[in-house]
Amino acid sequence: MEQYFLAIDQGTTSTRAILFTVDGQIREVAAAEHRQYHPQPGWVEHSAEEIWSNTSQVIENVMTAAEVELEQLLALGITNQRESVVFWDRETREPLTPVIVWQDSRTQDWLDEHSDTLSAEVKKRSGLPLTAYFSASKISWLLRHDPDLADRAKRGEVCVGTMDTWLLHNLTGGEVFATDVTNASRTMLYNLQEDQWDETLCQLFEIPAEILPQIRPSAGDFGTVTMPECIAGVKITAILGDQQAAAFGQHAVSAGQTKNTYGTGCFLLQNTGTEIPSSEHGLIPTVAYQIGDQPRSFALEGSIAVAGSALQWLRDQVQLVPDTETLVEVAASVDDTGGVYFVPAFSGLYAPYWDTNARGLLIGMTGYTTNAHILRAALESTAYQSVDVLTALADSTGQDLESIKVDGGMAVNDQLLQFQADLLNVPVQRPTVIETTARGAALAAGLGVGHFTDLEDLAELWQLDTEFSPSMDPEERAELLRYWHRAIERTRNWLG
Ligand SMILES: Nc1ncnc2c1ncn2[C@@H]1O[C@H](COP(=O)(O)OP(=O)(O)O)[C@@H](O)[C@H]1O
Ligand SMILES: O=P(O)(O)OC[C@H](O)CO
Repeated sequence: MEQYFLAIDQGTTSTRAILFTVDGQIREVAAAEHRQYHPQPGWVEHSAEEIWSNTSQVIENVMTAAEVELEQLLALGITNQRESVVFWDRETREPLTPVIVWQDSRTQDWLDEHSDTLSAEVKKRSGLPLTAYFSASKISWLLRHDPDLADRAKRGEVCVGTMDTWLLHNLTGGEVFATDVTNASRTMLYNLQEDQWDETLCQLFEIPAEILPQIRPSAGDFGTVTMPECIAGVKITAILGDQQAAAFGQHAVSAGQTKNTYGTGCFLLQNTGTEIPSSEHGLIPTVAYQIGDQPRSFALEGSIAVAGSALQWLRDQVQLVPDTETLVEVAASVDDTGGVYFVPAFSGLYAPYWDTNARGLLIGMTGYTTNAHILRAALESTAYQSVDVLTALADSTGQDLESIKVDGGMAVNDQLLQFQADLLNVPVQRPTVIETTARGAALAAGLGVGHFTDLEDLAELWQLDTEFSPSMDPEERAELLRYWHRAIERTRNWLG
């Protein structure tokens, strides 16, 4: 009887349930997209109800399609878009607010006004720069804008959490209200040294600590599923934020190993071992994973807000092309961008610039420019942004990279990965399974349930699909990057 792990990957645009064989190969996938709400400029919301109902649905769909019996399922792992938060009723589990999504920048002005009191404390305690990206100011905003919610929060009648916690509480029928260390480390309320919610930060953001979930290791006991019924009784044995899960799925689990995930945004993580890292170059210290009661493993992260979403924007809002397939074809029809640069600073610039006042820019057009040049520039912008993050990484660690493992929805694009290798002058390795986020959650669940004994068991499961070797002339590389940085400079502090 074949055995499986089930992973739920609750992402920014969709929710997937993926059934993995115990050697980390995909057996069956079911996915459902959820709506993106933009009620005001800079605001991004999801419906928690829709996310939970999609989650139940994709679980049912994957189980039906695979014709797998319940006893074949060894464990369930959850991975999720990080930082996005929602409030719900502790008893009924009815959502009380929309999900405020990580990309939402509505709280930036408030943070800027309070930066004198907040900035140093936040950096010292959570390791994070003061930006609207992380959860704390979003939770605080929801409480400040709803007095009834704030009163109920003081009485401990409500719960707040990231998507892992929302799903876990529902999957366990209200039994388990918990998150894991990786998700906690993205809230800006977690003390990185002390490995617990930070009282001072909770006070500064006026968030009662009682409404926050319990923090647990990433692989371990998260209770048992009660619904959906088709998987009732299955143990939940892993939770990881999606970028940490991708690093785990890429087996980037010991110091120096690095992955870059190209999805809606783009997120580079380098494992730094069991010491808390720091960066003077705009990268974020974050928890990479924790297996049971073993010491936590850390990473430096370079977060890029807009990657694949720039392509979606050109497709859906600018309507340059009808679908992604055409977009990829048209972008590949030209050999270069004809001097066009596209900086998709739609939510400001994240790492390594952390400039909330930057805005998007398209520059270098002439009468020769076609839609193909613009599409190609949008595709290449992800590679340029990744170079900036990797430069910051090398500056932070004093070490050059030998190679980088890549994954995510955009990593199917050979043109992008070749350009990335050329710009970085480092080999880019794509594994056979690029759904590494879900894979990481599945394999961590395998550790949590005791199917694997340690990380060594997982090393041999990673398989190379294609290695892209750098082949660009150094002078050409330098010239391309020089113009990219001139474009970046022109976006900086646009609103300031
Ligand atoms: N062939 C392709 N080339 C480049 N980008 C692509 C391609 N196919 C999909 N994408 C981009 O990949 C992104 C989706 O990646 P995915 O990892 O599924 O996203 P997420 O998990 O962040 O929701 C979309 O933004 C889409 O524009
Ligand atoms: O859902 P993704 O893949 O876009 O990832 C979102 C990140 O977790 C945000 O920090």
